[in-house]
Amino acid sequence: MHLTLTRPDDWHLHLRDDAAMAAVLPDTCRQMGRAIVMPNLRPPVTTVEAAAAYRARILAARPAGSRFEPLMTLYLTDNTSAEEIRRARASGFIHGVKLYPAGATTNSDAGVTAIDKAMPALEAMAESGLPLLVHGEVTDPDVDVFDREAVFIERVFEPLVRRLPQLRVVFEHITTREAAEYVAQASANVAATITAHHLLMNRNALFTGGIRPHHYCLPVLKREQHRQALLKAATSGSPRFFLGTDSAPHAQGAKEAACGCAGMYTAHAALELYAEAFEEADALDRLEAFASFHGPDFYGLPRNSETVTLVRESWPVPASLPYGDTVLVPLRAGETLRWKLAD
Ligand SMILES: NC(=O)N[C@@H](CC(=O)O)C(=O)O
Ligand SMILES: [Zn+2]
Ligand SMILES: [Zn+2]
Repeated sequence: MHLTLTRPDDWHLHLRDDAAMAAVLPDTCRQMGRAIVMPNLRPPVTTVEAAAAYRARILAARPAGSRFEPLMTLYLTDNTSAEEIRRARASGFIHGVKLYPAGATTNSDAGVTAIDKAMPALEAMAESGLPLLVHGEVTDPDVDVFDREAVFIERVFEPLVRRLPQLRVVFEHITTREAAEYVAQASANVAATITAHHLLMNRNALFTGGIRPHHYCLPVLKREQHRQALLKAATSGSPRFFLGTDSAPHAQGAKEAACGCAGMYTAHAALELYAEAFEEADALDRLEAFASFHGPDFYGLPRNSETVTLVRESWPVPASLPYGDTVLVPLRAGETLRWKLAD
């Protein structure tokens, strides 16, 4: 049994930099035509100039013969100017601007402290059509960690969309029924990415037989009812939902620690993991639109013309993968996957 589909793109990806990037980039190049590359480096990618340099490093690190295209993003800060946004739009290689509420996730310290401070940039984005990509969690420590996404919708997302209705917004890596339902009924300027891991796991996976640091990411895994709502959204056929792995590599030691980093590595088997989720929902026929059509349509880019083929063939995921001068532990390490991308 096999499944051929238009080559997908990854609309939310962390590639890191230098040797770490060189280690993980081939996994994405094998699967994806393009990827929206997250700007949360140290220091963050806050200018068109820095994004151009980062893009050049990615292009130089591609395996020989790869035509993978990185779609760059800017990291929004309290000080991002309207002028920088206009330069980004004119660059042709920057496709979005990322809003990290300050302190919400990995390398978000330079993020936005109050939406009002980012208004000049946001207004310029609404005018120019450059999408805003949102890590949608409040950082208020009084809000329960499992509620931070749902509260973000009320406190930040809805007010922003009401204030700037022309702004194109992607609610990244949604994890709750509230977010799925909100996006499904929102205006056509609003879309969402959904990761494979949030389609495959609920929060029990954080504690199976002991604490599982490799299942910790942000937004954190939620209850089963939320996973079911995400599966429903992803397989609904709605153009508002598309593939974004949020593959977020961290060294093994940084995750297996007293204070472990947030992020799961899924780029080694991205499409295989999504296929598993869509198969569970008996919706393999909906995978192509989610993985390969809705993203480029929202971003105003052409769909890919090549195809890829998935075969129903088991293969073992290595216990670890090289990561610069260290290793990382990929999702499903040491286990068997039932779908395999054909070479
Ligand atoms: N998803 C994560 O848990 N981590 C991401 C940051 C992010 O996307 O929030 C990372 O950069 O490691
Ligand atoms: Zn995030
Ligand atoms: Zn991310």
